Amino acid sequence: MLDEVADWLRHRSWTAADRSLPELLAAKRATGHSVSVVLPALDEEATVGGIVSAVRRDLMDAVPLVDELVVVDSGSADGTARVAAEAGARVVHRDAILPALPALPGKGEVLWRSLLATRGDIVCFVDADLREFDPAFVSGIVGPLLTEPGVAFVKAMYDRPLETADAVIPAGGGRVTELVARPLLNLYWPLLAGFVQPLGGEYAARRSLLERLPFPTGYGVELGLLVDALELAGLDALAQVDVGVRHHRHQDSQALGRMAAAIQLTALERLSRGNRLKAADDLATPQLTQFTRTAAGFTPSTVDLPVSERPPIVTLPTVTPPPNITPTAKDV
Ligand SMILES: O=c1ccn([C@@H]2O[C@H](COP(=O)(O)OP(=O)(O)O)[C@@H](O)[C@H]2O)c(=O)[nH]1
Ligand SMILES: O=C(O)[C@@H](COP(=O)(O)O)O[C@H]1O[C@H](CO)[C@@H](O)[C@H](O)[C@H]1O
Repeated sequence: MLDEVADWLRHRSWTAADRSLPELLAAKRATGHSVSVVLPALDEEATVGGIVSAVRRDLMDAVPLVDELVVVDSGSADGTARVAAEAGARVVHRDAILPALPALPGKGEVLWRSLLATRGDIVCFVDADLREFDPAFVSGIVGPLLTEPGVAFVKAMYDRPLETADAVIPAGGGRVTELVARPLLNLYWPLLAGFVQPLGGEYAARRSLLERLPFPTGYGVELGLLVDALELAGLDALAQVDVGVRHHRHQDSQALGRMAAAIQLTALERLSRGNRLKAADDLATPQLTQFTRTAAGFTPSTVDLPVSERPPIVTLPTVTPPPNITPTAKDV
């Protein structure tokens, strides 16, 4: 792990409990910042209402932390829009935002358009497929943007159990994160190796930054925004907050394969731009930093990656075969 990342983990990695709600409300009054929460939603009628109700109840009606709660309907065929509206969200259909520009399918398209349908100085994205949603997901990641003027982009970090009808595998979730995104970031953007959940769908940022970033229209949006935020704002403007455990719907392997391909395309596009940020020159020893939850929080462990390769045998200089050893009398 780079020294810069180890230092970053010490001063830009928090827990939601580090900032109390009264402290956040005082900071919001002092800064005058407004806060928008955006849920991108495609066929999420089963879960969107619970998330909207919890944000409205705890962060709008009980205290004025959130000023605007918007569900952007990504073209749902179910009752997502009705359920979200009944729960208290303002619902905007993707096609009603910038109608002169025909919408493309994908999550990133919806997040990009949401900037044109909201007004908050701080924009907080929350997936609409979360279960057992805790409003601390929102207050936790919005917190640093209210109290740390130097921070512009905050990712949630959390445990991600893989929960299917048949079993629950602790820490089994985030499959594309662990198998695709984390290795990519460690190899090509090692300054981002400290992010526990680089693909997590819950993150908050200053509008002034988001409006200067390109949005990959599909599932590459999280990786693209993180890499480009690093490029534009620098590592010290990025942060992460531990908000506990994330329970969400899990897609099948075929769907995650398509997601992984989109994410790799997003990375390759940035690598081709020469956007390979490394704190030092090319790493002498490429490494991979992974995280496990311990009593102390998310604990990193770093391994060196094998880079050696042996040449084709045919390229070896002629090797004199070992002399046939004739067994002597004593050997038999
Ligand atoms: O074309 C899309 C794909 C996804 N989503 C939403 O983006 C969030 C994350 O998508 P998904 O749950 O499919 O990703 P996963 O969490 O499985 O990686 C969810 O609220 C989806 O409803 C969307 O609005 N439009
Ligand atoms: O992190 C991941 O590996 C994927 C898949 O998670 P699971 O293996 O289904 O828990 O989920 C995330 O990735 C998407 C692409 O960035 C985000 O849009 C989702 O919000 C996030 O859940």
